[in-house]
Amino acid sequence: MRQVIAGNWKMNGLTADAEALTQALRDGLVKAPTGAVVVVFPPFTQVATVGRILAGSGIAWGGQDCHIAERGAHTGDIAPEMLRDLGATHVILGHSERRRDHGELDETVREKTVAALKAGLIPIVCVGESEDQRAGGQQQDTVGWQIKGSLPDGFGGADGSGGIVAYEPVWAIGTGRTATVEDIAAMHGFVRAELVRQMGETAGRGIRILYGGSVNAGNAASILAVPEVSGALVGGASLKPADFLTIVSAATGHPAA
Ligand SMILES: O=C(CO)COP(=O)(O)O
Repeated sequence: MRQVIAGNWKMNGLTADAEALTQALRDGLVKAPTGAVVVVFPPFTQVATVGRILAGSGIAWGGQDCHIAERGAHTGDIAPEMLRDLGATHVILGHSERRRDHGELDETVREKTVAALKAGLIPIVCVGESEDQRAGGQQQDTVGWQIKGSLPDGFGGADGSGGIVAYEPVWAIGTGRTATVEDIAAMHGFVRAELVRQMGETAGRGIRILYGGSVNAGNAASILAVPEVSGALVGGASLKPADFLTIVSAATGHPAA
């Protein structure tokens, strides 16, 4: 299974920034082709621009969220079909920043996931415990409930390739405090077991599990080598082309377990 390296730009990037970053990624991957699947997630305002630059490059793009409905009276929201219309193939759902800033609950995330799948997008559904939950030893319970609540039946399709889960411990996001490889191995093993339990053997084993939380050019190789890590969801470092390309190159030739 090819690892997925996903760049979540979050709320960053005016047109000139997005163009420069995208062009640098495109040029970089022409010079150093990768075996990994590379996907970038610009803010909505830049999806069309990024898509135009990346068309035909082999690099995919997506949105950072979508609405449950296909269209209608939902001021300020974006339908999954609108992302598809711009050539997007993926969408991030249930990121902890959306759970925090917009009060998104597991049930909402599940409904969004259903809508994204219906529109033909591959959802990357984010789960992860807070600092307090980890301090209380609640990381597995928390993530287990999030998986149960956020993933619809049939998530991933028959072979699991249609859906992705990202394990992002909240305390590791944007803090520079990466989880240890032991913690990552334990949590990814737990997520894998939960996916197999819920989705069955074939789909449960085929669903990719990305790690996210302060992944950078220096730690990517050791994180991507952890069993059951099928790629990375990268925030801050995805805004720096050289760093992101280094992370992509760390995934090359390392088929996930
Ligand atoms: O939230 C993240 C990706 O979705 C991770 O962000 P950082 O890589 O900036 O910690």
